[in-house]
Amino acid sequence: MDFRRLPKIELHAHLNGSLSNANILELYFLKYPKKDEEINAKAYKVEKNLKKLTECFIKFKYAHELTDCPERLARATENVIRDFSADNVVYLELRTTPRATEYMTKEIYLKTVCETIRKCREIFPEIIVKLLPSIDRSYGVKNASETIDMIIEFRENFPDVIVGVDVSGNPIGTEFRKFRDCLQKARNAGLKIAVHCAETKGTVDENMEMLDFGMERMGHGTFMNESPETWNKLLEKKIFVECCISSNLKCGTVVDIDQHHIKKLLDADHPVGICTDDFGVFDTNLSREFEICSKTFNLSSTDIESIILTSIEHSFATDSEKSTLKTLVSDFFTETEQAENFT
Ligand SMILES: CNc1ncnc2c1ncn2[C@@H]1O[C@H](COP(=O)(O)O)[C@@H](O)[C@H]1O
Ligand SMILES: [Zn+2]
Repeated sequence: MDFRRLPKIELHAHLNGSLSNANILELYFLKYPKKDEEINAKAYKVEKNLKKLTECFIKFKYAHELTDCPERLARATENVIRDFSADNVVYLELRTTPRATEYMTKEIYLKTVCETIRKCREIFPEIIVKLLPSIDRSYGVKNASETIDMIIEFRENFPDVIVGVDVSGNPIGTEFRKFRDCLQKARNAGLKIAVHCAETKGTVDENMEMLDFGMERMGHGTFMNESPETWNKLLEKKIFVECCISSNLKCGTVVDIDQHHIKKLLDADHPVGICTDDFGVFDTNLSREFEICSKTFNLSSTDIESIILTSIEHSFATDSEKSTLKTLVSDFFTETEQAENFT
């Protein structure tokens, strides 16, 4: 199967982690037009061989330094949407953490991304893009609470763009339970919730708290099977898991691809999707993630179709968008099957 031709759904992609090297270089020269030292520019390029989850949080700082004003943030967003569209992603839920910088407030950050997403509908009509503003756990509860209030307010003006909230950031050293109240506020306001869960080992209590709180979708869920209680509760609650294979391998949270939890989840007939997380940092794209997964676990074309249709079902798209996307994907598989039968 030609995975590039496959119409794909991306439900877990962080904006600043999805800057390709070309995008990073373009932003670098926009920020430092007078500096033509290639060495400096290269230093911004993302190294491919990360070893630990904590190392990748250092990498985001490079991107953050370049997306610190509305102009470059808009350019970065447009480039990321272009890259996903070029990979034949037909529906994208982008996530990003609104941050105040020397050149903009958190409000301007969010407004810039929302407006760029709208503008891109004309430039890249083949892809539908929505936004999940993120809460970075490492920024603390006060910041999270302010961000949630801002997101709720912004959704009034951007109901076609903002569909939910993501909880991410370095999980080490922060407690999920402290964020529950503000997340509940987001939920009461009708926002969908996606939470990064069980990315590191030894967080069984927190995983249980997250499952009890509930969420529409879970990012990673790598160590959910560390305890039978959390594993069974996950299956019982049927929470869709956004699986990011290269991300987990490169962060060292999954050591061997054969052992990736997506296999166990698929065997349990649990809803999962295939996602990139940070394709710039992990040097991948969604087509490649499908190819890796399909080859490793010997997935049939029916399995792949079902993974994509499940992603559509669990996306935060409107009912009419879901139905259009499902038709597009089903037609692709019918046509591919027919073409293959004739050859
Ligand atoms: C690898 N696993 C991960 N685990 C947790 N959080 C992650 C992440 N990958 C990315 N992020 C979150 O996304 C931010 C970068 O994009 P934005 O600046 O928001 O667009 C990171 O700073 C981190 O908070
Ligand atoms: Zn993530």
